[in-house]
Amino acid sequence: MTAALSAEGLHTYYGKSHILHGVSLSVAEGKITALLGRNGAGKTTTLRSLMGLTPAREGKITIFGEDTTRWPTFRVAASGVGYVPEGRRIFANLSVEENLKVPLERGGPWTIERIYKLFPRLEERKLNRGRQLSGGEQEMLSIGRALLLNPRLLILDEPSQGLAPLIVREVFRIVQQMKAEGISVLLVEQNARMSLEIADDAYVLDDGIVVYSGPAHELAADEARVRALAGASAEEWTLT
Ligand SMILES: Nc1ncnc2c1ncn2[C@@H]1O[C@H](COP(=O)(O)OP(=O)(O)OP(=O)(O)O)[C@@H](O)[C@H]1O
Repeated sequence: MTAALSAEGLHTYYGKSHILHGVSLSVAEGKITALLGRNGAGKTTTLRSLMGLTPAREGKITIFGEDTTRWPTFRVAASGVGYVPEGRRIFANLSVEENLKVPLERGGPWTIERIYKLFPRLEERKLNRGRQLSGGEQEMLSIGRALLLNPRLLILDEPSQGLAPLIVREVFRIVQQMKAEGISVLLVEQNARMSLEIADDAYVLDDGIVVYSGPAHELAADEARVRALAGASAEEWTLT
């Protein structure tokens, strides 16, 4: 099967702190890949390395067959990678509609009208400023903005963080819809149970090392293993 993305042996540092110790992973085209792990395991750092925000010092990154290892972030994004960072990073002082006008359109099926169809709530709030939105609305805006790049690969960093359970379901439904649209997805999550339900493949990181890679359903069937590998709490399988 073709890989949308593959990373081999990434070593990433913040100054002298060695955070990723040879991380390898692959996102199959048209599939959802979950990247799990407890707080501080290195998930965000992995995504930042893939996007060229914190470039890896060693290793190789291939996205849709191109070696992007040394590419600056804008070039990675322009090649069709939509990145929704942790904490959403929308423009607080711009309206919803202005936020959606920020990305450079790459051309393709996603337009602002289509984003409003997908998230009717955003259309209702289109004149409101970013800071007036709820967490769920901000997440939708952040996903909508990434979709306007017409990505072939969507990278989401903890989209469910801080959201009410009902809204979390909605966000996961949207992620599944992205897959149905043919978009490959790399999903970093604290919510192990729900992400394993919708993912095809899964990785677990611990201390900058991949400690599980395999089918998501295999891991989902073994709650004790998820807890052992990723520190998920018994109740919600929320990683701690
Ligand atoms: N800017 C930074 N400078 C120095 N160390 C950092 C920086 N950002 C993260 N770290 C450290 O790198 C390690 C990995 O952090 P990272 O954010 O990648 O983990 P994570 O798995 O995404 O966790 P979380 O769920 O908390 O976001 C942690 O030990 C963290 O303290």
